[in-house]
Amino acid sequence: MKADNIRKSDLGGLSMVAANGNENPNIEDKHDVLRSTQTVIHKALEKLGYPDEVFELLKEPLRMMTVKIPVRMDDGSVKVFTGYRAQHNDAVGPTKGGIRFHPNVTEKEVKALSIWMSLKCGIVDLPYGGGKGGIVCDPRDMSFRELERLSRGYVRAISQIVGPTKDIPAPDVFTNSQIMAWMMDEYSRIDEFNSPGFITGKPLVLGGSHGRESATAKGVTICIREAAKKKGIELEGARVVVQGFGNAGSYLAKFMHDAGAKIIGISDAYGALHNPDGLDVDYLLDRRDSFGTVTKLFNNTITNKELLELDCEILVPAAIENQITEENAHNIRAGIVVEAANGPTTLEATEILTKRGILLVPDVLASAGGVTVSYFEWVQNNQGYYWTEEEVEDKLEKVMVKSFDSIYDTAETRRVDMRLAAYMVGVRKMAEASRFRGWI
Ligand SMILES: NC(=O)C1=CN([C@@H]2O[C@H](COP(=O)(O)OP(=O)(O)OC[C@H]3O[C@@H](n4cnc5c(N)ncnc54)[C@H](O)[C@@H]3O)[C@@H](O)[C@H]2O)C=CC1
Ligand SMILES: O=C(O)CCC(=O)C(=O)O
Repeated sequence: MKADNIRKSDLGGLSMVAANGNENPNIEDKHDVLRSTQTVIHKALEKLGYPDEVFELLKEPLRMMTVKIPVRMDDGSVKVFTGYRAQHNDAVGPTKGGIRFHPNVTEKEVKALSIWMSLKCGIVDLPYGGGKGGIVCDPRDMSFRELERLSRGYVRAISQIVGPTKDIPAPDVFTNSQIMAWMMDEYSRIDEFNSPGFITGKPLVLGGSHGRESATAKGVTICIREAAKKKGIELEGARVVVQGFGNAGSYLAKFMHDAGAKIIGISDAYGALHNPDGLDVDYLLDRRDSFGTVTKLFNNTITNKELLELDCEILVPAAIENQITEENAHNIRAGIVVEAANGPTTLEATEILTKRGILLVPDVLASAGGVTVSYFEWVQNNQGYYWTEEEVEDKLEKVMVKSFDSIYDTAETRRVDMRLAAYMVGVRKMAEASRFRGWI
């Protein structure tokens, strides 16, 4: 059966019936990131002429592990946390992707995040498939030692399916190099070998790579620069708004500030700051905490919703999913939206922004700098020979520019938006690898 004959029911009833069986999908269903990514994969495969079985293979992860992690809390009680690890497709190579610690982590979200990782790895041409992990927890309410016990417990729980040649985790929302270090240590104990290649985003002294901490933002900065050239926007003096002030958002604000742009708005989970004359980025960087929180220090804040609608040239969502929806897409005033976050714009909003002539650089391209330098870290760990920061930056620059160009050209020649173009580029390698392996 051809891709254009794929039944609507194969997409989980994307058009009419929600996953919960409702005829009228509620807002949560409409913003179901797994179903949205399946819709675009379906379209991409259709455009590329792949048969139905390719969609059947790629619409869900090959493997999904749910684990219970008992953790002794500091007060002596035991709390049992739920964790997930999804491995989307390992036809190309081991799976790769971050681990998220967040109270709103769900199984569906982790599945979608693993699919996005496969697409990213295809886009920047890494020898990986996509994986992703998550633990339902709020690290902001946990002590240092509780976090250590949770991180080690998670690795023990998933140890059978991960490893340097199977599935290689990394940081994501509310996880950092310290958590990667505990996880690497725990895995090394289980493996009875020092195994730096088990995980990336480690501290430099444990085999981390130069440039990994800032890599996601560096990749986004390169995409902004390339997109600005296409739109004839001068970066010097351009007004930039960044949602999220964590790993991705804070480095991004710094890089854009250093490039001469004016950062007029930033936000965190608690609110947003706005100054039309430009915020003092260095001061904010100095004052933010390890969870990317800074707005609590100020009284005159605005909301995240107001932030997204500020008048600016460049808008960078760098926090969480479903921030630009059909409700606010008409009010976005930026000329370019570059997605540092995974899944910040719904499909309806993508359509609205594209129709309005706003250039949207999608997550699977824009945020691929992180996994690219993670790959460099893994290569360095495997060969035991380490590169300078300049070498890493030079290689990242080449990868990102090439990937941006290939997706921009695909969008132009196939007359599709950048998101669909990115999916078309990203899905091809894993589809071909699955075919050569004889899976489809
Ligand atoms: N860290 C990495 O290497 C990569 C991260 N990403 C994506 O970038 C996004 C941000 O990740 P990181 O910067 O690593 O996380 P982080 O944990 O360092 O920072 C997250 C930021 O988002 C804010 N935030 C959380 N919930 C929010 C909400 N409901 N509304 C507004 N802001 C909120 C936090 O306050 C914080 O400022 C995520 O979508 C992540 O998946 C993508 C590629 C790689
Ligand atoms: O660095 C990595 O391996 C994965 C980063 C990640 O989780 C992401 O790109 O969403």
